[in-house]
Formats: sequence, C-alpha cells, structure tokens
Amino acid sequence: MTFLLVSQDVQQETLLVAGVAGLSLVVFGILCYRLTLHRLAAYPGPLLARLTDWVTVYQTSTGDRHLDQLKEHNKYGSIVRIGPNTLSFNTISAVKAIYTNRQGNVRKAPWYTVIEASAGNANSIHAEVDRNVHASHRRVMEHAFTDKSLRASEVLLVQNVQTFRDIILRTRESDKDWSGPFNMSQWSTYLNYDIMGDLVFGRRFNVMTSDAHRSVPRLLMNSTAFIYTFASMPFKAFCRILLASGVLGLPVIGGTMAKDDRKFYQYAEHVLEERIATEQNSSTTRKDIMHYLLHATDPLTGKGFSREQLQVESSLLIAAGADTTSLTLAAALFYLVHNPRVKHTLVEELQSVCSSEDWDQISPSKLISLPYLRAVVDETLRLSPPVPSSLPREVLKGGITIDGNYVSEGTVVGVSAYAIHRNSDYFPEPETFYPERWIPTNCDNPTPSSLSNVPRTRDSVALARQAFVAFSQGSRGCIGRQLAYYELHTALALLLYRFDIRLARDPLTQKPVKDSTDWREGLVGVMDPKEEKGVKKVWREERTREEQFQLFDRFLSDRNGPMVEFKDKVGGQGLQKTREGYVDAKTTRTA
Ligand code: HEM
Repeated sequence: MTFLLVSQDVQQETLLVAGVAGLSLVVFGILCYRLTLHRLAAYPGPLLARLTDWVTVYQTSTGDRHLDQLKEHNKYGSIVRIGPNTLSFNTISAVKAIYTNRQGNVRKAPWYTVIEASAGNANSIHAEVDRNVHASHRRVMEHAFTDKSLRASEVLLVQNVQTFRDIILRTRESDKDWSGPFNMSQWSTYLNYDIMGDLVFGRRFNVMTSDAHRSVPRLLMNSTAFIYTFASMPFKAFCRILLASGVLGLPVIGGTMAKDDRKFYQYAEHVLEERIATEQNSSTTRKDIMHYLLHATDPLTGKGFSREQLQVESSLLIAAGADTTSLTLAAALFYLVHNPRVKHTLVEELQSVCSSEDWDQISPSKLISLPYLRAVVDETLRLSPPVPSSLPREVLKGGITIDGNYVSEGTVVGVSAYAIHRNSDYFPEPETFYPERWIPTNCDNPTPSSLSNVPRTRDSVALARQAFVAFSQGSRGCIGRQLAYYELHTALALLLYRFDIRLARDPLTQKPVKDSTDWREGLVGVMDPKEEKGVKKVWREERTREEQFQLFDRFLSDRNGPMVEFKDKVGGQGLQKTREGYVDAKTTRTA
C-alpha cells in the first residue's frame, strides 16, 4: 500500500516536471521563432520587445511609452519592431499608407476591441473595428459637427471662458495685483468639462464653480490608464471577456483603476439618461451634439444610433472632447509663459484684429483664422500631442507596402505622434518651440526669421503639415478637430487679451517656480523633482527639460501644471520691449 502511494507521488512529480519542461520548451521555441524565422525577424528593435508583448504592457504602465518610442526610433531608424508582431514607422509616407489613405488595407487593431468592453456590447465610433460599421456611425455623428452646429456653440464657448475670467479676477487682492496661482492642468480641465457639458449635453457641469463633478476627470484618467495597459496584454479575446464580465470591478479582485473604469461609464450613462429625459420633456431644447445624435440617421442606410450606441458615444465624447483640449490649453499656456517673445507676438496679432471691439463679444469664428494663434496651437500640439503614442492598425488580407516594405496580413503597424513630431527631417530643431515654422515667410508675419534657422518656405510648411498627426488623419482621424480649434482659439485669445500671464512666483523668493516637476503630488513647481520627502527621485533625462511640457502617456495624457498667475491688463500697457527682452511695463520685471 505504502509502496503504491509513494509510486503515485513519484508519478505525479514526474508528470509535473515533464509538464514544466514541455511548456518551457514550447516557450523557448516560440521565442527562438520570433527572433529568427518570424516574418518580422529582419526588422531592428529592442531584443525584449521583439520577444514579447509584455514590454508594451510595461511601457504603457509607466507613462513613458511615447519617450520610449522616440528613443527607439532615434536608435534603430524609421522602422522599429516594437512587439513580436508590431512595427512602428516614423515617416510621412507611412502616415499616408496607414492613416491618410482611405483605401489603405488596414483596420483598427484588436487593442480597440478591448478598450470599451466594460461599457457593454456596442462600440463607439472610436473603438469600432469594422470599417463599414464605422463609416455608417461616422456619417451619423457628422451631423453634430457641421459648420452650422459649430457656430451655434460659439456663444457657449465665450460664456464659459468668461466664467473662468471672473474666477481669476476674484482671486486678486486689488485691481493691480497678480491673481493667485492657478494650476492650469486642473483649471483648463474644469473649463473644458464645462464646455463639453454645454456642447454635448446642453447643460453645464459647473466643474469650475463647484466641487460636485470634479472627481470625474480623475475617474476618466484612471479609467484610460487602466484600459491602456489592460488592452495591451496578449490574449485580447480573453481580456475582453474578463472586462465585460464585470469581475474586475468587484471588491478585492479589481484595482481602483478597474473600478474607476466602470464608474466612468456609469457616470456617462447617468448624464445621458438625464439628457434624454430633457429631450422628451422640452420642446425648446437647444441643438447640442446629443440632440443630433438622438435624431440623426445615416443617409445611406437610414439607421440612427441605438440606446446602447448612444451610451458609448456619450462616454467617448466626454473623454475625447474634454481631456485632449484641456491638455492642449494647459500646454499652450506653459509654452507662452516660457516664451515671452511668442506671447508678445501673439498679443500683437490679437490686438491688431480686435482693438476697437468689445472682446467679450468677439465671435470665435473671427479668431479661428488668425495665423499666429493657429501656429501657437499647432506648435503646442506638435511638441505635446495629447495622444502621443502610435495608434495601432492591423494589416488586412493582401498586405500593404509601407516605405518600400511589404507588410503581411495580421501585422500591427502605427506611427507615434510624439516621435514623428520630433523627426528633424520634417521639423528642424525639433525640441524648440517655434510657432513661426507653421507660417511661410512670404506671409505677413511680424517675427524676424533671423530668430531661428528653421526654414519657413511654402515647401517646408507643407512638409510639416503632412507630418502633423496630433488629430491623426484620414477616415479615422478626429471628428472634433475643428471644434477643438474653436475652443482653443477662443480660450487663448480671450485670456490673453484680458490678462498678462506669468509663471507663479515663489511667495518667499518671488522667483518663478519651476515646472515639469512633481505631477503626482500636484506640487508642480514647488519641489525639486529629485527630492520628495527626503527620498532622491531621478527623472529620466527627457523629463528634466524645463522648457518642455511633460506628458504622461495613458493613451490620453496625464499632466500637471503649469502654475500660472494672471494680471488684468484692460487699460494697462502689457509687455514692453527693452534691450533685455520683453518686460512687464509696470513692474519692470523680466517676463
Ligand atoms: C486638441 C484636441 C484633440 C485632439 C488632439 C484629438 C485627437 C484625436 C485623435 C488622435 C484621434 C484618433 C484616435 C485613434 O485613432 O485611436 C481622435 C479621434 C476622435 N476624436 Fe479627437 N481630439 C481632440 C479633440 C476632440 C474633440 C473636441 C472631440 C469632440 C467633442 C473629439 C472627438 C473625437 C472622436 C469622436 C474621435 C473618434 C473618431 C473616429 O474614430 O471616427 N476630439 N481624436
């Protein structure tokens, strides 16, 4: 008997050892295959990334993926194998082949099939992988983004910026004082959530004026951060089932971020329900974006959005609309307070068109065509694209040729906005904030071109335009692009006409506080980045450049700062030019 039990134990142990050995052999075989016989084996890339997708999973969890992608292109060239089955490109021709060409033989990669699994069975137009279904849904949504509907939203844009203006004015001790410090990542988020509430749901969330909805932007950022990493894991079909089952939202099992993902969708659902009730109860509802989505149909199929579809689209619009634009506004203010010359040129342009008008009444459609304002926004989006890493696309049957390379079915391809926006073939002196690069010199432009060696010919500007992918391009490009420009032009123009801006001052030393520091604690500019509670902390080199607005890549980007102070200059003199540069006329402090 004892002998039998011992022999059973031995058998089990042998089986276990054989199992582990067999599994190791299979894994070893797969890894060898990926390095040698795989169809992408000849492409260069980091060794670990060529072996396993877990490198991407790790990169998405650090917030540094965009920095990694740029580094990899700088090291390996314009094509890098960033996963066993994934290629990253860094050229205009790749942008055209993968994104711009509407007939391009690609579709959104399986990553997109996971990102909205918590929201139910419907896919928003962002996550829809099927090209025909997407095209139909996009035709429905386009009703909400016509010139007419944009113009209807102008007054709401102005009103929201006015609310922010009044909040700023109230923080001053007297008319002549600078305001208190504003963490612009927070405040532009509040401002843009209120704008989105107005434009999408016909009601202001009042995030600027009350605490009630202020947790929502954080819910969204946690949700995106979680999904970005979770959907990057191998075995996507399994990930999708797991997410859809809700099990990750249960206590103990899921982390805070998984729970926030569900909470965010529940929040969007609640807002949608309230909006639908208003539509049913009122005959005078303003035509906000949701009004169009409730009634519009695809002219080809005659179909509109189902209730489930509306639910995912409303979460998408809060996320895609509010978060991207608020990051860009914060980043633009960052670059303006660090570049007084640019700020001055911009203010001159604004005053040249609006000197005799009441600025509170100015129409955003007048601001949208200002070339220097547009150049400031585009240069901000170039250096700090809110969606910085590559947007994955899967090659379809028949393959595709990119940069002379045949890429076969099933390969995932993409271009990172952060990397191509720093490609010196298209953007000479790529790390310099230089809005003039977007304006050819034969245009009427007040800035002397001797300031920089960056070429400003029609050709160089056309090249830059082709390499500009902050909104992506083609049929899957951003549907809200024009609205985003309206919002950004309006907010920047109204703020800069009314206020002079500067980096917040340290109350003790009166020196400008530094930026790009401790984003986690919200202590932008207050702490040395390398020291926190006595513990040395070292940022990677790219994050120590004080003239760069730092992004933390969560698909959408997390950020902090800049800390900005405002001074009411209506009737004041603003900046004056001296030998030392531009200085504040009243305090003679260098701006
Ligand atoms: C500076 C502001 C913005 C930036 C940088 C931006 C960027 C982008 C990018 C890169 C994509 C493609 C994403 C992908 O392929 O995975 C996209 C798609 C999209 N964006 Fe924007 N966006 C901005 C503002 C807005 C606004 C204001 C709205 C609407 C209110 C909006 C709505 C959308 C929608 C619905 C899509 C999905 C389009 C589709 O797949 O057909 N975005 N955006």
